[in-house]
Amino acid sequence: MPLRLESVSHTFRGGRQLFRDVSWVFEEGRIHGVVGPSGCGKSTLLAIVAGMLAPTSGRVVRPSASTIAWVFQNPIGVARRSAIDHVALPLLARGWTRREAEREADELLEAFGLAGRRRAEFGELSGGEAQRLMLARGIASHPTVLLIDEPTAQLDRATSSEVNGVLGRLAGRGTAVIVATHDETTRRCCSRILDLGQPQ
Ligand SMILES: Nc1ncnc2c1ncn2[C@@H]1O[C@H](COP(=O)(O)OP(=O)(O)OP(=O)(O)O)[C@@H](O)[C@H]1O
Repeated sequence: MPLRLESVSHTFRGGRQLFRDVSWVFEEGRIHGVVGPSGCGKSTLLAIVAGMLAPTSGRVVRPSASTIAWVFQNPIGVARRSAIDHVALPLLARGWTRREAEREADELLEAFGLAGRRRAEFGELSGGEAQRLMLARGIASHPTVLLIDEPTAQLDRATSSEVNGVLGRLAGRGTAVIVATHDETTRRCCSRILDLGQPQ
């Protein structure tokens, strides 16, 4: 059973209503774009999906034992650890052996165009490489839901297109991927669009 929103509305204390009666099923294996003008509540909706914020009304129905991973606007890693370590670590934490974790991590590095950067330290990666590494790491632990907040917001056009070029590789892996974005190219990578700027 996928995670779903039932008539979710949110208003911060003293603020205007951000969105009203949003109902949505985040099917697994698909990429869901959350779009709308700046300030419409995209990041707020991600926080509600993650369970970090309770909506003012409505409810979030989560599959039992669901796990959530989050990729932030700014890639965050350990400067002196290698790219492969960043992807293998969530798998080691789940009890995989190093050999299994590195095999899976190598496949993901390949899928995200980073095979040649396997041994590079995080601090040596370009902005686009670092963000692609975050996507590979986000999906590595096979979360129920992967939240991605504005993955290209901090990147220039060329680097954004590197990231947009691999976003589609997150689909079909059994995870519901949810991307908040105002980047038109990112939007086109999504299979379903939840537009918070439109009445629900
Ligand atoms: N914790 C909070 N308390 C009060 N107001 C908040 C809080 N978090 C966000 N807001 C306000 O809610 C509105 C929506 O913020 P949010 O970051 O969800 O929008 P967004 O659509 O993601 O914006 P952007 O596209 O610019 O990132 C903004 O006006 C913001 O200032």
